[in-house]
Amino acid sequence: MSCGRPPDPSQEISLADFDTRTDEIASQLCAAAEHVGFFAIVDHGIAPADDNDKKGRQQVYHRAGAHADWGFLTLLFEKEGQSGLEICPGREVVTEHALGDHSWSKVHFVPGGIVCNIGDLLMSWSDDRFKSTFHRVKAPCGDPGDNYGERFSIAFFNQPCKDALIQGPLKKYPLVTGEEFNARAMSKHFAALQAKLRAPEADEGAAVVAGEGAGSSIAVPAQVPAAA
Ligand SMILES: O=C(O)CCC(=O)C(=O)O
Ligand SMILES: [Fe+2]
Repeated sequence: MSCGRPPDPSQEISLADFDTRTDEIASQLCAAAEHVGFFAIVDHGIAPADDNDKKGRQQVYHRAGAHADWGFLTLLFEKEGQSGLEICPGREVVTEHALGDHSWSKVHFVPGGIVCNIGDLLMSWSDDRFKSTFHRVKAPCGDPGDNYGERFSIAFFNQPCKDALIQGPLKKYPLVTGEEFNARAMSKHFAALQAKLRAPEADEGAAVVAGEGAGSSIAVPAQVPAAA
């Protein structure tokens, strides 16, 4: 996944005065994203308190709906005391994961630790050997240990260069360029988001959400397996 000019590891982008140097900092972020990957600072506002839907079922709101990131690897930096991240282990394939058993495990803060989420790209590039991490950020709803305060996180999304050639050793999926992979992922998630917006009351179990950056869309295969 060579990106031409390597990033300068000594360069730091200070966000401290983002309010006053917005354009300058935005262009620095843009340049860094082109050479290193995409990252986001997420401020998860608190979703409405728990209540019941029209059928009387208790609603559980999420600061970020359940999804898998579509890049190679996501590095997530959290702050102590700002819990909420959960993962759903046991994923078999992108399409079937979590459609049945919704058992979510809390990801506990580890001082100095970086949460590494496998994305759909690594999953397909490894011929599904490494499963992308299905995750969500839960809003408080009265469960023990719920965080009712802020949650800030920094997510670094490692995505392929346009000219990267992507195919696993077993050739389970057709060869694609990074550009094709990114374009497909974006249109897949955009289409799924539109579908979700058209059916807002869909049960999350039936319409599993996916997407980069607190996204919400239906989980579909990152790539169609190659014909046998
Ligand atoms: O803020 C978090 O902990 C997770 C955010 C996330 O999953 C994402 O931005 O893709
Ligand atoms: Fe994510």
